[in-house]
Amino acid sequence: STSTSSSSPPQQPQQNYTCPEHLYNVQIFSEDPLIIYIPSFITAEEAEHLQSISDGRFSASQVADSSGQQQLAKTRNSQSTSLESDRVVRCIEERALQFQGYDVKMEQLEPLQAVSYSLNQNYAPHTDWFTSATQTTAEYGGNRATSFFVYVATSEDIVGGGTQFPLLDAPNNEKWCDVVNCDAGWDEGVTFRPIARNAVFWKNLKKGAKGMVGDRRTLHAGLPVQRGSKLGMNIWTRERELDSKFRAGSA
Ligand SMILES: O=C(O)CCC(=O)C(=O)O
Ligand SMILES: [Fe+2]
Repeated sequence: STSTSSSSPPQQPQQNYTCPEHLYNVQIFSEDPLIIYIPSFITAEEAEHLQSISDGRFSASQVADSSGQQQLAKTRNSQSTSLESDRVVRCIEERALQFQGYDVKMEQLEPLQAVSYSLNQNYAPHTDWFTSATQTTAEYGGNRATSFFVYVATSEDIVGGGTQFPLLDAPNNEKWCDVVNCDAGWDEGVTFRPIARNAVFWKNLKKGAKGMVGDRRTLHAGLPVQRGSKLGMNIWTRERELDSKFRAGSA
């Protein structure tokens, strides 16, 4: 601003990287389970940065089996890599925490995970919360409480590659059709379109008789990329603090 008011704070010279100002324009997609749609969750510069730091670092994604062992699985043939918390990534991490209020701590955040899909790659229906106790121990901070899936970048020609929640009800209002594929049948649930820089946030857990339990309705899939390519990113927070070797900043 050009205000000359004497009450405005003196401008500090910029010594370190400053997180870009971020203005949200978010919408609740579903109240129960809680799902929030976030346009422009990351900036164009952040998207480029994520592309460059993940480039060449991908390996075949693994999936935890019922015993909690990480395995290569037929259900997923995308590529993934966890990201170091450099100053740009830190801004995204801080934004993801701030979004959730003031009670979620940096210590609850997993290293951000970039996921890359090329032609015919997909991730079959799964939940981000775990069913095996070995993946939800105290060192892991319990289960995954929340997820953001961020569409970092997509090729211009992309076909497919949406994120499908088969157990959710399709939205009533046609205004959602910009970001949700409304051509899908009613029995196919909800498919979010892969729109670069936008994100979908949801809560994985719900109240059970004995504390928080996984919410089946958060089942989702990364649909096959039928043309072009897609780079996405997972941001996951645990119920409690992760051991320092498993949390963000430790990648
Ligand atoms: O690619 C997508 O649309 C979803 C990916 C996903 O659910 C995951 O990596 O856990
Ligand atoms: Fe997922």
